[in-house]
Amino acid sequence: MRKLESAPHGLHGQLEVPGDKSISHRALMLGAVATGTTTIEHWLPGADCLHTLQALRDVGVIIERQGTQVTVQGQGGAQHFTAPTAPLEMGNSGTTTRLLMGLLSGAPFTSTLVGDASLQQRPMQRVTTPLAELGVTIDLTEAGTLPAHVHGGPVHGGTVRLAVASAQVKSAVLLAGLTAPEPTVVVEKLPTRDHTEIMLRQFGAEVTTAADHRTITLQPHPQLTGQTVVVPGDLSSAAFFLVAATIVPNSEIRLTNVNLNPTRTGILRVLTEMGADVTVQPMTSAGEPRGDLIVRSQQLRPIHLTASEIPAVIDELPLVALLAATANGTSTIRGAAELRVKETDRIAVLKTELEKLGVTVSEYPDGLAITGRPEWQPQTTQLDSHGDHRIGMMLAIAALRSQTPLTLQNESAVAVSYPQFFTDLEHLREGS
Ligand SMILES: O=C(O)C1=C[C@@H](OP(=O)(O)O)[C@@H](O)[C@H](O)C1
Ligand SMILES: C=C(OP(=O)(O)O)C(=O)O
Repeated sequence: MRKLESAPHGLHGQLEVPGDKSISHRALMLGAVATGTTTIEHWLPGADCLHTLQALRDVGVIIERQGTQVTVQGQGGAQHFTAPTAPLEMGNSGTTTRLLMGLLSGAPFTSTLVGDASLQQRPMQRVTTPLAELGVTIDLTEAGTLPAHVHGGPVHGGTVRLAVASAQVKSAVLLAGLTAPEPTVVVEKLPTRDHTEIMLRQFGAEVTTAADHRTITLQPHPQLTGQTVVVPGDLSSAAFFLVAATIVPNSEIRLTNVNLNPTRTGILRVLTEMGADVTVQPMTSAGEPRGDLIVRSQQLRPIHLTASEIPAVIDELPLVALLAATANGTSTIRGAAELRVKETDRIAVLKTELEKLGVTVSEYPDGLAITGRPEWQPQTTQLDSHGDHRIGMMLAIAALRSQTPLTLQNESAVAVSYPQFFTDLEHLREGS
């Protein structure tokens, strides 16, 4: 259990957040199937990415890591991976699991994927159904969950229409398509984060995205060549401090070198629409856009989010709920049923934890309505991450403006995506 700090003098100073989680996973995977060496800088050493790293080592990929610098010796394709001697451990990571199902489709052996109690509850048919359309067989439990047995072998191309808006599923299909002799076409329901497409292009693949942003085509037999990947800061991690500096009075902070890929910047649009004071200073860079963010505290107005806006802010919805809890009036988040199948049922958990703070919350099957108030009246002092990293960090940010001392149970979950979160938060708290 951790005692949470308040920030009566606000947050101040400058910070570079750790590398982007989505990009860190992908750099390892593309490095593993490319020809030659890939060097990754500012890689995220979070538990999820460490599971990707270990799983790739377990199929014979040589990877060296010193802190945030990683070197991957490419195998020249999943066909050259070697069979693991034990089940591959996915830990808590949905991205590791779903992307590896795609990558391992082209390997010449069967691999078994296992995960922790949370991951074992999460739906996997969303990946196995589209991969089956490319000729891949993956066995799951009757409930459609882990453990998964991925029967690697020949993969064929084709056009796959996805039933859920998920970058993980899109990426799994594209990674499977790397060994197909025909083009692979993915049609998404809504545009989702496009880090896989950007990085495939960087490694030498021919990937085109149609004007609708939903139809992606991978040409067969790409010659992937090892690259240097400089991972930008994770906007999903920066978002905790963007929100903190907005809702804690007398704050002003600068976050440097943050990823500003437009498929991820929903939280910036939400903040702007709610009346926050955020300045974006873009940098010129090839590939993934990046820049600095400056934010000062501000009183907010409510917001109403609907389905088409959800993918670009999916992992920040716990923070949107917190912003709403401070705004003047009732906000709604709808079309976000995906929240129910993340590390926890984030809709149910947000209601439980925000109600503990004295905030009025109602639940929909696909979202929440939250009525903000300038001062909360906590009903208890004990908050709980429920083992979900993003819930734990959001609650630590909420505590910054609490008048009542609060504690957090299951705080170690933050290591999944942001091991140094509490140190970085302290840096900004002491910056005043
Ligand atoms: O592709 C990725 O790296 C991710 C995609 C998102 O999941 P879905 O694509 O399943 O929504 C997101 O929630 C997750 O944290 C990372
Ligand atoms: C949903 C998340 O990750 P994953 O699906 O990789 O477990 C997340 O980081 O919020």
